[in-house]
Amino acid sequence: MKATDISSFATSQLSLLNNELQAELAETQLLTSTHAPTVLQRAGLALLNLSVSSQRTGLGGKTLLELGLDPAVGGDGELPEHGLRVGDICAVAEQPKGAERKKERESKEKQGAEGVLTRVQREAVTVALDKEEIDIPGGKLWLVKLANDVTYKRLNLTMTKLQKMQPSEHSLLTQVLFGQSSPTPMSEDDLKADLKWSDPSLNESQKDAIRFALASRDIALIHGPPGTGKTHTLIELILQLVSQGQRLLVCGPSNISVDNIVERLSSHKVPMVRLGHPARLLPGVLNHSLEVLTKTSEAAAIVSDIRSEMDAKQASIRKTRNGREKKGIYGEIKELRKEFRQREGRVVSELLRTSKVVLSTLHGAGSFHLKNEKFDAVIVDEASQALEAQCWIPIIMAGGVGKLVLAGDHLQLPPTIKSLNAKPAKPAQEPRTKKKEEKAKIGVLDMVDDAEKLSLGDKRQSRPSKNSKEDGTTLETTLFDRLLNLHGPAIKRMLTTQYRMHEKIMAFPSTALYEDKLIAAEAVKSRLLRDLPYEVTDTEDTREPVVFWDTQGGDFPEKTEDDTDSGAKGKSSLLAESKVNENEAAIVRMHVQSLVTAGVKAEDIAIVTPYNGQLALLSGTLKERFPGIELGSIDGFQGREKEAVIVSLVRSNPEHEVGFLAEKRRLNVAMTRPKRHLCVIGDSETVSRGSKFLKAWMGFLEEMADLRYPDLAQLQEQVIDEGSPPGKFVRCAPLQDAAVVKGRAGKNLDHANAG
Ligand SMILES: Nc1ncnc2c1ncn2[C@@H]1O[C@H](COP(=O)(O)OP(=O)(O)OP(=O)(O)O)[C@@H](O)[C@H]1O
Repeated sequence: MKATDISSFATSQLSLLNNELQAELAETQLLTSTHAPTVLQRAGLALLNLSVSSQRTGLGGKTLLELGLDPAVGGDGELPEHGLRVGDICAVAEQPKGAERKKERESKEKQGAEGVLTRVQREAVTVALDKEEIDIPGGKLWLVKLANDVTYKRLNLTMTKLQKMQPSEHSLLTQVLFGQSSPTPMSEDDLKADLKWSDPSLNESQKDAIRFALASRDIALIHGPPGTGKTHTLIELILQLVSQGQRLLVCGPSNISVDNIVERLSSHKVPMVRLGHPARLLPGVLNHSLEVLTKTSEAAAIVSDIRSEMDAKQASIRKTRNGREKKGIYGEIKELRKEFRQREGRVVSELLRTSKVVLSTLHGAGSFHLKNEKFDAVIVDEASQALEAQCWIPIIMAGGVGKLVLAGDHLQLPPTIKSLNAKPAKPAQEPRTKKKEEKAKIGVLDMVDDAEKLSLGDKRQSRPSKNSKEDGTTLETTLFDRLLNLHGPAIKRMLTTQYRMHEKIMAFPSTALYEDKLIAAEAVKSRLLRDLPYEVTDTEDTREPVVFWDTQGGDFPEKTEDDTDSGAKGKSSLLAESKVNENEAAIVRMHVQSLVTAGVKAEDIAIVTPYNGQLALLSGTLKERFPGIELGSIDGFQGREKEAVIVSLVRSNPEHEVGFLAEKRRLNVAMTRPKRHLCVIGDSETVSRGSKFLKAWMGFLEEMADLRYPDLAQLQEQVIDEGSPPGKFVRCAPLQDAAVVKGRAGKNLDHANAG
């Protein structure tokens, strides 16, 4: 264990965070100044042809502008696909005309208004404007995303506090977190304690992890590989801690991670409150939100009295013509507002005081509401998805916490860091975790207040950069990782039974990453697509848990986006450098078609790929042909699962370059999403040269998967649409078995193709 100097750690974090902020500012500025609005819209960063559909006053007296497509534009009124999310900072301005020069456009932008997106629906977005009174121009408007420094400001504040702390102010927990003290040894009795479980179905590894976290005096890590019930375990841990009389602050990097816990806790009648803007919360958790409780709890009556008095005064103003009288009423309202705020403050404090569990995002834990609150323990879910500085917000801001429990999986992807890359890339699909579909359906998208905000598909590429300091500190090193390195595996417990994957799908990640410890739960270990609870025909695909289409041999070459005609026109650096593999895309379509023909529902199938270029290519035809199918970047699919997942690896080149595939945590995410069927499409010759891990994976697939070699000639014959550009497959037709050459041994494709 090597102790770290706390102040210098904070100093280097501050400098890394500043690089990150500069990268964000530079990127947004570069994007908005060098690209036409139409290009920005295509990249998901702007919306054009809008007009105001309603305007009202919202929380804190802010003007809420609801913007929808201008009726003159026609169409079904649905906004085009975009990557704008609640919490984004945006500008609303008069839309520049096509031929308008940059200067004129900039002057219009200056006259526009800035605000925060508070609601995102299919047909409209709502912006809370920063200024109370603004003049919205009458013509068509556009909305463009601006750089957001709110997150950085809070991270900065937190690290500055840590930096300035005197050694005497460091709590025991802080000392342990920096290796200046060892974790307090746990009592054997505690580790074996016979507890009364509220959920009797917990498995042994889950119970063990809970006992361990309860016995810990300072830190405990719960390592939850994919599908092992990490959140499930945390719920029981929270209930146990509460029953011991402890008060908890429970956080996650995203709103969805927090809502997930609130929902599961709500049936247990624990006094709890969820901090955060109601627009960002799932409807099911609203009843626990501070905002709603302040209006509905018993104590809230004293606030509502005064609110109605204020409303009455407001109404009387409108009836009064006399200026002096008006002024008098304004004065009274001002007094009432003061009183209102004080009473509201008291209600909030009372609600917080009586809550045994307070839940918020890591960012939200910096809220002024928690300034004087004390907690016995902080629990962080999805901790390996959070920047270390984010984890310090609840630790520092929420008073001298005794114990910290982190749950996560450091073998899946860490948060994305922008300063790793100089060049901008197209935003990935909306990263959706578990409940995100639900939010999307109801139009409430997740807030972008923290790690998620940094998540931009292709960006996560490992390049040497400003992102690391000489002392080895990087932003990408999560607290979870750092603590494991600092104190070793004795501070963690791993959950080992997984409830997602067929055992054959689980086999490789278990061996290669999880010390062979994963066990597939009885209910899932042999589930196949043909056993789905609806009619699915037994075919060579629906009875196979793992299929590998090996494209080796050079007939399935990758291309850089720049070389393709798909993105050439109007294409900007937004998609540049991304890779596509058109022939591989044809196999994807063929495989989807054969699953669907067998009866598998499109909504039970997902396609993931590390490259946005490939994603764009695939989305074009598949979404239309198979409504309900999901396509996403691997990074965006973390936390999700599907019955069938097709992974398009894209890379195939004589140089054996593997780019993003070199990151084994990314591959781990990709291969652990499916429940019943994993189909990998890739060039084993290129991929296996990328790393030891990739070599082992290709070896495993060749040995254990249902190995298939695609027959290019036949594939083209079947899927090329007449008149479409050569090399582009736009129509998807089912391939007959003859086109599929199956084999296990042969590396010789000529031989295989001859079949
Ligand atoms: N002891 C258990 N018995 C039966 N099912 C369980 C058990 N623990 C977890 N599960 C189930 O496993 C699934 C995954 O659980 P949960 O969502 O808590 O996992 P997670 O580890 O947080 O997920 P992720 O892999 O996405 O991080 C859920 O459907 C849950 O009901």
